Amino acid sequence: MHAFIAGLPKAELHVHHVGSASPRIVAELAARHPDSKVPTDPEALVDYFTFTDFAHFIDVYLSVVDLIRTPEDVRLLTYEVARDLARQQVRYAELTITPFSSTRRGIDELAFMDAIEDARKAAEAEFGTVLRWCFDIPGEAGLEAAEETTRLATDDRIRPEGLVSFGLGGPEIGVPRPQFKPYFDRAIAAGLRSVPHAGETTGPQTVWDALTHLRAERIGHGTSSAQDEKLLAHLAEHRIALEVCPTSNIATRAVRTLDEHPIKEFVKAGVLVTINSDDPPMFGTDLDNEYAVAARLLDLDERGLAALAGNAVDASFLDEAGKARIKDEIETYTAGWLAP
Ligand SMILES: O=C(O)c1cccc(C(=O)CC[C@H]2O[C@@H](n3cnc4c(=O)[nH]cnc43)[C@H](O)[C@@H]2O)c1
Ligand SMILES: [Zn+2]
Repeated sequence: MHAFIAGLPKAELHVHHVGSASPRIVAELAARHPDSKVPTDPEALVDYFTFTDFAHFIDVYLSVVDLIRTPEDVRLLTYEVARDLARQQVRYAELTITPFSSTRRGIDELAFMDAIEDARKAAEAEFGTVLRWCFDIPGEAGLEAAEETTRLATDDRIRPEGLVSFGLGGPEIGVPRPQFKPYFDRAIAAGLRSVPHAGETTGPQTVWDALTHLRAERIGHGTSSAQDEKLLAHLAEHRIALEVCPTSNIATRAVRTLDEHPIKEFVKAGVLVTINSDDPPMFGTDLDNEYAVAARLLDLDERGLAALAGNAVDASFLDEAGKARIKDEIETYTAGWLAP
């Protein structure tokens, strides 16, 4: 099954830019910026990336954000993330980027956009992996962060060509979703799709809030949706996909064990489930491993895995021709694999 997954063409819809920095890149950036508390030794990073809870995870995450100080750091990170995705046969990825965290740390906004766009174009030309951006508001940083993120995402002189969606990340406790409605309204009016995190560390009401107030088209995590049958039925009826990230939920202690993960309930309720890696090196995983985890939890064979890969393509913001191309590739690969 591992060999099948390794060659399966895939789409990744929920993966964070800084959270995708490989141990090698984190160590390289830490060595460039020796005043940081982040270890320069990739092996010491395994301990550093062991989290006591979600708040601890965000603290560590922000210490890695602090390593990204120049447009060249941004370009290097983005290009290397694309290389890791391409290695896993990811044909298309929507990468969540938090531009506020970089601009408030002094990176010039236009230089930041140039760096990600330059890496995006190089990745497509060299690896064949198509990257698109989701700009997310770090909710805990408040309405100032919401305003700045919305400005960067909607000003035609600044917003990058690859931007397709608008998100909301960070802690949920004490950060009610409805306050972000005006910002999501502006982003949606500017043509962006709504993909907030919700129900990762709080209950199903946060998912309802994301649907009602932020007009979410997909939900980041949505784990606690399993506690509300009506919500599951609503997600299924309206084809609102969940971006499920099983290993992340264990690493941040949002869910106790993989066997207690509600992914099975989602599938049983007819919800469109997509499999994603969130912050792969920080959680000691990658997208291939998340598919292997899903295969075990859902008892899937090759056809089941191919269907799961197809869900991510269906739920993506690719155009119809792009979707058809990757779905054909998935079908051809699977048929070839299963042929006697
Ligand atoms: O950058 C700042 O100065 C800042 C100030 C206050 C709060 C924040 C944040 O909360 C940043 C959170 C950061 O975390 C990213 N992220 C990565 N993985 C996840 C996840 O599984 N769930 C929620 N957020 C996640 C998110 O994209 C934000 O960039 C920052
Ligand atoms: Zn996330």
